[in-house]
Amino acid sequence: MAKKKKGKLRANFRKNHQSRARNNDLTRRLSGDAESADDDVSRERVSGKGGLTRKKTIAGGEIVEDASGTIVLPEVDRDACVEGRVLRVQGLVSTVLTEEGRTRACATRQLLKQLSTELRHVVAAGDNVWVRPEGEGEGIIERVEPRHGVLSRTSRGRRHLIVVNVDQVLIVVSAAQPRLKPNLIDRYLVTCEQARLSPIICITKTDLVDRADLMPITGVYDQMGYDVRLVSVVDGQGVEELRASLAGKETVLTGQSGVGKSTLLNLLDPGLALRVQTVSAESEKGRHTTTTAELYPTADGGYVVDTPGIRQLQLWDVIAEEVAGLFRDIRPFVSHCRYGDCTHTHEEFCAVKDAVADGWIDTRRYESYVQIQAGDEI
Ligand SMILES: Nc1nc2c(ncn2[C@@H]2O[C@H](COP(=O)(O)OP(=O)(O)OP(=O)(O)O)[C@@H](O)[C@H]2O)c(=O)[nH]1
Ligand SMILES: [Zn+2]
Repeated sequence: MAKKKKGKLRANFRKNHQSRARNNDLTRRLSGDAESADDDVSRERVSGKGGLTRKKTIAGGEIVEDASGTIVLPEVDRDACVEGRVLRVQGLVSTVLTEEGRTRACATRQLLKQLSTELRHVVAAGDNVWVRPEGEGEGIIERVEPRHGVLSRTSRGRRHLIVVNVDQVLIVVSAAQPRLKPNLIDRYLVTCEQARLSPIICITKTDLVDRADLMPITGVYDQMGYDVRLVSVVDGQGVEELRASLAGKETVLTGQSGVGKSTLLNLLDPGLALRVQTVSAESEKGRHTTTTAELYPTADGGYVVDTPGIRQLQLWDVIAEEVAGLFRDIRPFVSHCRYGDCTHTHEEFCAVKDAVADGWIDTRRYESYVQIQAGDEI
């Protein structure tokens, strides 16, 4: 890779990091670390699903810090509202599946919107919300509940939520057509580790290869405690087990074009109206169809999240120094390096490199690490 390009990627890594620090400052300010006389009515700590949140009551509601930052929970008239789940957000309209068993096209309450300029994305795909119904198929989102399992990216200094309240990520790669790229699995895993989402590594199209050939690769992930599945829609391998793993869970789908995501979803749940595309034979690359994150309710009570515009998760907010800690197999050795700022590449007395030489860390995984921390593309 050219030096110049690498320098630019590193600069991006830094920029993201700095903007994250700024966002934290904003969070602190808004959640009450900076005192403000008129709204300091009461403060308490509450335990939410995503961990500790700080709560502070203001006129008409409370400010809560959840996994995605700071949000406002205004008081709502519960009798006049229905609960629901945001399936997708398109511009100012959120499509909400409500407890009535129907979808409503919803606008967002003015108070939430005013705050959105500073706090960003007041409503995101996956949000649990309170809706005041309007007419047959419309409504106003009055309140957004605290979030856990947040997938986000920072761009131009602002954090954008891709989807929230996620349980797991289904990393879909194919055994062939397109060829298996373990380094890509490693990248997705880094994203999952950083977002603290549990991954399922799903290798599709196993009917196209000799399955024994996959064992050296799957064995490495198995050993690290990752959940690895071999799947084929042609002979049905692994399909039932995968269906069971997705039941009742909210699962984000990620994978290159053409690896078989849509085909798999249609088989898992024929109700999922996802379009199956044919891979162009020459390029082994398909095309993207839509652009927004969308939740698809499945027959067994779960949701599959497809993000067609960004069907591949990326290392949006990962900085170089953070990468080693996000590799499960490298992490345990890091603290034994001689130099505190060891990058585990060119330094002497590096415990990570020793562990590679001694066979404790898989060489291919180490090479993946080197590429990722250098900001190289695959
Ligand atoms: N042999 C074999 N072919 C498969 C399997 N799963 C999917 N395919 C084929 O792979 C091609 C691509 O599948 P898709 O489901 O469109 O892939 P995708 O990941 O949704 O692609 P994008 O929509 O571009 O992101 C189709 O021609 C499928 O028939 C499998 O298990 N075995
Ligand atoms: Zn080192």
